[in-house]
Amino acid sequence: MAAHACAASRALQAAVASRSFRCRYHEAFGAFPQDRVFVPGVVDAKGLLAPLPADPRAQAPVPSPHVLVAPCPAGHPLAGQLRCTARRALAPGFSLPYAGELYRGRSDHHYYSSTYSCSASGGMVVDGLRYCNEAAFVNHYYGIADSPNCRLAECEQAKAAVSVVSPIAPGEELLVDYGLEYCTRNQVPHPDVPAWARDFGALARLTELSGRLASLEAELAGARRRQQAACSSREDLGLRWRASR
Ligand SMILES: C[S@@+](CC[C@H](N)C(=O)[O-])C[C@H]1O[C@@H](n2cnc3c(N)ncnc32)[C@H](O)[C@@H]1O
Repeated sequence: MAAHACAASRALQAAVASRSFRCRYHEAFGAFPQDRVFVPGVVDAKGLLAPLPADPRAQAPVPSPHVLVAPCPAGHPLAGQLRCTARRALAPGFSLPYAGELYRGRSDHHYYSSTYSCSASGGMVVDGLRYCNEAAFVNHYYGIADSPNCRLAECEQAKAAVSVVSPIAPGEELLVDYGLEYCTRNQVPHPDVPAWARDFGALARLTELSGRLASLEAELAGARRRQQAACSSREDLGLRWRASR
């Protein structure tokens, strides 16, 4: 039985890695990226902290009775993308676990995604890029509402969670403040990003230019060193030539 579950986990991992995985959440509920595995809690792709789930193609995923993943409607600033809405009234204090792959922290930085990763308790990170639940589709409030109705919270049991801070009506979108660091890194507008830095195109060009400037400076320094070395060997040669006469 355990060996069978292990083989199923490996088959699932291989299907996810090859992008051949098709999620049944999409068939059942209408909106969920088809190549993502729906999981209700954290999983660990390396098998270090938590086991991978059974293949959800064999066992259909059970969505949250509290929230739903839905397309952003026409006229929404993020139309064409997904969002997370309430299925029922949610009161402050309600917490939705942020499910995904669990990474130990900064040392695993190169493994997890920039857009779907969320800081978790104990310095860990939960990434919803390949394995996630509805929480991965909670958008950043700015440009959508005046203030967030939820916040990202550390949570011992689920490692990370979306926690409701003001009452949410059925059908209403859950929104958090992604924070300055996330927004700057992913070019998402944030009210605390200074006006000059909100031109992300200009910022990207500036970053590229300063990179090119740094490599030109390095090249110039190398050329100077080579020139100095050539000068001193010429001086050496001159001294030796004079000494030999
Ligand atoms: C965790 S995902 C949220 C779900 C996303 N809407 C989707 O369909 O997958 C985060 C990404 O959504 C987009 N996003 C979320 N909130 C936004 C906002 N207020 N303004 C602009 N982009 C936003 C950004 O591309 C961001 O990197």
